[in-house]
Amino acid sequence: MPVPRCSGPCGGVRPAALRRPRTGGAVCRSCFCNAFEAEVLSTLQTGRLLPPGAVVAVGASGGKDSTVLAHVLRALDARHGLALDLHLVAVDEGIGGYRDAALAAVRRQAGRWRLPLTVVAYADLFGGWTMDEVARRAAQEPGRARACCTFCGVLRRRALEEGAQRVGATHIVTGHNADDMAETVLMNFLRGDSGRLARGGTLGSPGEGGALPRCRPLQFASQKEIVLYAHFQELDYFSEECVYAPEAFRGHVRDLLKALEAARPSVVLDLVHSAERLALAPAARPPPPGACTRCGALSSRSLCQACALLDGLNRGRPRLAIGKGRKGLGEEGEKQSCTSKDSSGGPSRAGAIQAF
Ligand SMILES: Nc1ncnc2c1ncn2[C@@H]1O[C@H](COP(=O)(O)OP(=O)(O)OP(=O)(O)O)[C@@H](O)[C@H]1O
Repeated sequence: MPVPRCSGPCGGVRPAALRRPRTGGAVCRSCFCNAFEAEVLSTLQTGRLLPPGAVVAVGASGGKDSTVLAHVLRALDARHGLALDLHLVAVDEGIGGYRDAALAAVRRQAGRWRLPLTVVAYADLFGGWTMDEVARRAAQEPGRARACCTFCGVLRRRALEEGAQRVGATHIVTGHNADDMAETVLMNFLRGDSGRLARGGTLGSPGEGGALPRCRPLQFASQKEIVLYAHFQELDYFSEECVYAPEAFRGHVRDLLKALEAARPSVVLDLVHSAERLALAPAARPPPPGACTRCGALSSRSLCQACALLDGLNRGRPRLAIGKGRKGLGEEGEKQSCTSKDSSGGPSRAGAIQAF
């Protein structure tokens, strides 16, 4: 079959290199990358996510999403004069055989892009607890092993905030993509978590209670397109799965979403957009949050999630922190790590590419 010409803005000067998952159009590499970047710019501008002069902490995991995010922000900053001061902030959760290799990728990126890098470690921030220690402790509690992602996600959120504050950031950005967001919407539905469901549709959080504003500029970019973009830009990233990922409920939700996507390709973006339009009925709204009595972070209980988890761990009773009755501490409240990498339907990187 002859390779079609590009149907993008180049006007067919070049042969098409792929069929865009998002639109189905046959486009060349250059038109695809330009369109991808323009869509991220539109997300930034429409949501007024990063004002000129913003000091931006990019949550850098070394994975494809945050790698693409940092690369695109650099490119947009240079091309459109966004006046962003970009910093990479990486969290070392202390996951042997996983995070060390991912951090090595982040260090290479920081060197190549000449971006300042700050690494914050759970062990330093949380009284010696590493994720491996937490997992060992959780494994002693029947049925608790799969709660690792809950612990990790809650603590990572806190650690990223700490790292960002250290570099004087005014904003935090993370690489959550449309697939991540759709999974989260579905998970919240399945758990009946209406509060999170109503909050989850926004492009980020405004930064209440002293916390920095957070946003997700790749929220409307599909995983497939992110993998394609990384491939065409020849980005160096880490694509192994977290050792604790197989335990996570999110994996089942992801499988369900893949099955739905096969029947209805627009299902991922449909879910993301439907979440944007959800609002809680006044009677269902939780009371306004106050401050954690221990660390001062915004919290709807006397102890915030991170302090409650650490409290439970330090008392040798992790069940206290994550058991039933503590609504809001469901597994992987937001999209946290512990993901199957490149679950775009095929093997990592080029394996997911629909190239001609
Ligand atoms: N260890 C970490 N240090 C800093 N930021 C992190 C870390 N882990 C996750 N993040 C941030 O949270 C986002 C979502 O992470 P998660 O691992 O859940 O998803 P992912 O789809 O695998 O993303 P990525 O491909 O960037 O690893 C990442 O894109 C990144 O911005």
